[in-house]
Parts: sequence; C-alpha cells; structure tokens
Amino acid sequence: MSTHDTGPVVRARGLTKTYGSFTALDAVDLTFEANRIYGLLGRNGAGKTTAMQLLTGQIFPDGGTVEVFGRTPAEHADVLSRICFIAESQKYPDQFRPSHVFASAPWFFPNWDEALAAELIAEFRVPLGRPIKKLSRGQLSAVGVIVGLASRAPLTFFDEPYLGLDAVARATFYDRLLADVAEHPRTIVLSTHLIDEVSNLIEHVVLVDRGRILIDADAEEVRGSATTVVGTRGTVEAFVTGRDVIGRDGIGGLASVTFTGPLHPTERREARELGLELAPVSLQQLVVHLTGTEIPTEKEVVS
Ligand SMILES: Nc1ncnc2c1ncn2[C@@H]1O[C@H](COP(=O)(O)OP(=O)(O)OP(=O)(O)O)[C@@H](O)[C@H]1O
Repeated sequence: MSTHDTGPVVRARGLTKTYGSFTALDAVDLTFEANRIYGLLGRNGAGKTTAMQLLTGQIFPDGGTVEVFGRTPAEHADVLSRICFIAESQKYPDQFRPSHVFASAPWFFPNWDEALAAELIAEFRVPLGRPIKKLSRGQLSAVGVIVGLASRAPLTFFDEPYLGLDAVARATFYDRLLADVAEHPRTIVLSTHLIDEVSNLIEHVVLVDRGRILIDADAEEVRGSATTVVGTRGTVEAFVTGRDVIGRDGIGGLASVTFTGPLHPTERREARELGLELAPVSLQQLVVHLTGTEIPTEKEVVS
C-alpha cells in the first residue's frame, strides 16, 4: 500500500478526447471512490467506452489528466495490475479456448480466485475446450464476465460485456457481482443500456451525453430527483409552472409532465386535492428524458 491509496481510485480532470474534428469527450471531470459500484450510462456514441479506455490507459487524452490509484495508468505497471477491463468485443489470440483464457488470467490479476472462476464456469455453462471463435455470443460474454468477477481487481470495468447474455445469465451475473463485492469490496464501473436491470445495483450514476457529463450523483439521490404528474392539461400545466420540466406528453385533455427537483409534502397534498397523480420516475425514464429529443412545449403537445 502506498500513500496514494488514501485518495479516490480514479480522478480525471478536464479529460478530452478528439478524433479529427470530432470531440468524443469534452473536458470531463470524474472521481470514483473506493469500493463503490458506478453506473456509466448514456446513449450509443455518448463517450462511455472512450472514457473507460482513457481511464485504463488504452488510449491517451488530448487534454486533461487522469490519475488511477494516484498515478497515470499507462505509465505504471502496478496500477495496470489492479485494473480489469472487460469489453463487449474482447479479442483473444486465434487458437485460444476458454480454458486458455482462465489459465492465463492469474498472470494478469494477482487477486484471481480459481475456485470462484470454476463455480462461475459451471453456472454459465462455458464449454472450456471449444475454440473461442466457435462460441456463441452469450458464451463469449460469459467468458468476459467470469474473468471480470474472478479477477477481483480493485478497479473493474464492465463495458457492456453482458449484452450477449440471456436474461437468466444476466440475473446470475448481477447476483454474483453483488454477493462477491459485499465479501470483497472493490470499485466496479458498469456501462450499460439496460438501466432498469442494473438500477438497484448501482450506487452512483454517471450519465454521459455527447461527450459531457449530465449527471454525476448518488443513485439514491437521482432516483428521487424527478416526478411525473398526470391529470387534466390545465391543472397539470398550472402545477408545473416554474418547475424544471424535462418531458411532456399527452393525449386529448390529459397531460403527463415530468419535472426535476424536490417536492414538498404540502405540494404533494395540493396535487392530490387537485386530482393529479404523482409518480416517481425510474432511472431509465430519467435517462430517456434527459438524453432524448428536445422537450416539446405545451403547445406542441396539444397540436
Ligand atoms: N477511433 C475512433 N475514431 C473516430 N471516432 C471514434 C473513434 N472511437 C470512438 N469514436 C466516436 O466517439 C464517440 C464516442 O464513442 P464511444 O465508443 O465512447 O461511445 P459509447 O458511449 O461507448 O457508445 P455505445 O453505447 O454505442 O458503445 C462516437 O461518436 C464514436 O463514433
């Protein structure tokens, strides 16, 4: 352990990545604390993979700084040995079989747990002797997920590797992840589109959109941060006047408007008395509202 271990696990400031004239990541600040589960969320092309590649030293920033365990990741082998990055389309040597992947994993990951890997191999039904090239998409995803879990790396990134998994296998992954992290605390970063599925897993939300951070907050805080109010149009519009509206929908005389910000108990009572229905907004709905198309005005919804 060094003195660097007392600070955050990841600290990025002004992180910028450009591809030609396109800015994939635009002056992003990120801080990941030890032993938390982070959800890196955002639409296709938002910049999630780019951010993870920068944090793991696979690509270099055009601006800003990255420190992982207090050091620049690419230049320090001891830092890299504490990072596990599982990508959706992991590449393996041509002749590799899953047995080779699991046999070589301990060379890269000092905390590798052989027994856990064996359990997961059985649970995910990975055919150990089949050439990697012949595996189904789900089986290939399972190989990645097993490496990510059994590596027990202090900082583990899962870049949507579980997309190929069926619903049962995904549930297994989520359960195993939670159980193992409870026993062996470490920092996990999950990037995913399946927000509802992971919303109970995530402790901290980082929402990326077009290379910028839209939300960087405690998941609990984010979950309670938006409300949808439904009722007759005039009443709903009067109720949301002056609020930060992030979504509008409606049909005929009915309106459904989503807004962010706290709601006082007296305002809740007032809504009930006005015959309005209030519903909390799920993390997934919130992300859709914040990263979707522009919010229509009341007039556009009516017409
Ligand atoms: N090597 C590259 N050259 C040019 N553009 C790139 C390159 N790598 C990424 N980009 C662009 O940068 C943007 C961010 O890509 P990134 O892969 O980080 O998105 P993402 O949030 O991971 O998306 P997805 O959810 O679809 O995987 C995209 O518009 C992508 O096309």
